[in-house]
Amino acid sequence: MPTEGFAPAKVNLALHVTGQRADGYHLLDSLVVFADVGDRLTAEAADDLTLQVTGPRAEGVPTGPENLVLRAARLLDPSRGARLTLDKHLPAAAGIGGGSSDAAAALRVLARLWELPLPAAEATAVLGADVPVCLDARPRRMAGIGDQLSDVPPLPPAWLVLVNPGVPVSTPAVFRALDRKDGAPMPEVPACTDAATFAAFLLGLRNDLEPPARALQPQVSEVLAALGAQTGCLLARMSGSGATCFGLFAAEAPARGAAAALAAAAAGWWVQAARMLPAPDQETRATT
Ligand SMILES: C[C@](O)(CO)[C@H](O)COP(=O)(O)OP(=O)(O)OC[C@H]1O[C@@H](n2ccc(N)nc2=O)[C@H](O)[C@@H]1O
Ligand SMILES: Nc1ncnc2c1ncn2[C@@H]1O[C@H](COP(=O)(O)OP(=O)(O)OP(=O)(O)O)[C@@H](O)[C@H]1O
Repeated sequence: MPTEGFAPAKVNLALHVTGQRADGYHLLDSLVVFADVGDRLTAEAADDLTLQVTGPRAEGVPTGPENLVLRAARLLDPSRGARLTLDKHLPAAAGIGGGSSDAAAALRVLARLWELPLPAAEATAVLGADVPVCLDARPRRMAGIGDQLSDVPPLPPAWLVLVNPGVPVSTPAVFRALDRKDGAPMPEVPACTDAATFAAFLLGLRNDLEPPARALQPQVSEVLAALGAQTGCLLARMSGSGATCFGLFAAEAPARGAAAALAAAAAGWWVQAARMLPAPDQETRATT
């Protein structure tokens, strides 16, 4: 019986860069949520550890030991085998944590298959700064280099339209191009019951990686302008180090309308309307 897991897209609704460590890694303060679009991972019992990558976004994803799914498996247990299939739907190097979310899904799925405990979130940061937050995919405030996680008050129901212009953006290059690394942290996240109030709060925050990403990859600006022009878009911002941007919408119908309009206007863009996932205690759902 194969074990299956979902690797949802991670979205940084805001990302403030607040400092830099001696080893070069940046200190962040970020509000992270997840969307109900993502990759799927299947694991079956086997003697050797193998990985097959399938699906619409498989091209260019490494299949060797550098794939984060295999690195996660080796972190969990360096000696066990499994036959893994990664069905790739998220664009890679896109700021929505594709590889990190896959690694977290691999840890969840293989911990079940091999009947092992999940590692502590902080211990998974060796796989990537976004892996700890992806391990338990719920809205979180993320600080440190990505390893300090705290819960946020319940967020209102909302929809996201994710748009990637089809150009990869290198995370280290974006961090290197940052002018200032001493931004103020985010204010406390308030409890909001409706998307418009939540968007008004988010408008006072920022993604500090957006200006350097726009300079490196001007298509980010085109995507932001196109998203911001859609009816019902409450906020348009870049996620992570880009190039994927999101629009925040109060409901499914305007989000789907915007996604259809954007997909028709720009043939090479990856466009997805997705529900923002609530915390599991707000609504029963399966993340594994
Ligand atoms: C920008 C974010 O997506 C925000 O969620 C993440 O911080 C990046 O997470 P990630 O892709 O898992 O990052 P990693 O693979 O650990 O790091 C890629 C590179 O980004 C830079 N990096 C990453 C995280 C961080 N807090 N400071 C950094 O300076 C480093 O140059 C690092 O070599
Ligand atoms: N399972 C995987 N899926 C996608 N990319 C992977 C995977 N494993 C390793 N990689 C490598 O990791 C690099 C970064 O891809 P990823 O999708 O994690 O993007 P990212 O934009 O850095 O994510 P983040 O939002 O965490 O910054 C890719 O260029 C790819 O070579």
